[in-house]
Amino acid sequence: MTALEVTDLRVQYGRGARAVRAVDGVSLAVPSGGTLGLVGESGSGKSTVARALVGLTHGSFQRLVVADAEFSSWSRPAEARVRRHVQFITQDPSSAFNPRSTIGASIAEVLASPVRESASGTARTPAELLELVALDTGVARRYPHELSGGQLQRASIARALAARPSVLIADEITSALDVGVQAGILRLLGDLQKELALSIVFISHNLAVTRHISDQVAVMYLGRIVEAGDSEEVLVQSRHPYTRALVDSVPRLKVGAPLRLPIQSEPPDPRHPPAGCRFHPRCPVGPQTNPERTDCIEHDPGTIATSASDAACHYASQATRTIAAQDTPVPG
Ligand SMILES: Nc1ncnc2c1ncn2[C@@H]1O[C@H](COP(=O)(O)OP(=O)(O)OP(=O)(O)O)[C@@H](O)[C@H]1O
Repeated sequence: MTALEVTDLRVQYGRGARAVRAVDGVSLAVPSGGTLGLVGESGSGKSTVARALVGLTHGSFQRLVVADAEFSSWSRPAEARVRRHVQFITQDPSSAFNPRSTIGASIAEVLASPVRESASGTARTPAELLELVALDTGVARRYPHELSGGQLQRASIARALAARPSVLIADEITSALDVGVQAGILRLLGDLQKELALSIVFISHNLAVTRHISDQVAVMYLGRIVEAGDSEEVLVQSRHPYTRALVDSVPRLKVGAPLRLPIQSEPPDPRHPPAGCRFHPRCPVGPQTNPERTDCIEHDPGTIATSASDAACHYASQATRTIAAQDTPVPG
């Protein structure tokens, strides 16, 4: 079964000279019951992909498959299918709650909604859902501002699960939390995935955490996927120089901090992506250091579908990179 798949997703912000192609032909498939990690620098388009997949941002695509139903454009049936099967959790769990409603009332609202009614399986109560995310059932009587960040994130997961989704899109869900609390949320996500057979899109700045939690990883650069494949393959035996630069930045990372590449230059203006390979002006093995590599300037290596296990680089290497244990500070 295909939990979630999209082909040629495109999202543009603004028009004319100021238009930004934030997502420029992304094709991804979430392994059923598994996790697809989405990584890349700040501004590479990860959140826009997530928001477009749930219809919060308007995008176009060639094909969208949600729980085995296929659509060729956004339509009411496509929206309904997404609302029924896909839930979105963000870095800011308070956005999932009405500050004037108790946590229990907010969860009950989802349980009573048409989305929930069409779901299969036995109904759960707010108390059962809170237990599922390891919160005391008394939390149902509390208001969002009375909970800690970690408790509120657990409550937002409980609220998302009230709809009985088959897919969870988790956008930087641990980046605002302390390391210890992060570890608990990540363990919870893993346990829930096994128990409920959830398929997960895990978006994160943290490569170590992404490697730990994901079966497959897709690396985004300027709106495109530049490398994709098995998580170990991509993050340990990276083929794309951009992925290697990301991996090399890990020791310098503070948990949750934006990625800083060990490359001098700033990312290009997304309104005017470079011709040829979009990474060539910053590439440590591209034409700056190897003038004979004119392909990088003249030919666009395109984008990679997550099903392909490949890198969009004319000189993709198989160089094995071993991330030293001390460089992968997986919380917990
Ligand atoms: N509402 C918006 N209006 C205009 N441009 C936007 C908007 N949201 C995002 N962008 C632009 O789209 C591009 C992709 O942004 P996006 O937030 O999707 O990246 P990201 O990889 O999720 O970054 P981060 O990790 O910082 O969240 C960036 O160039 C960003 O400036």
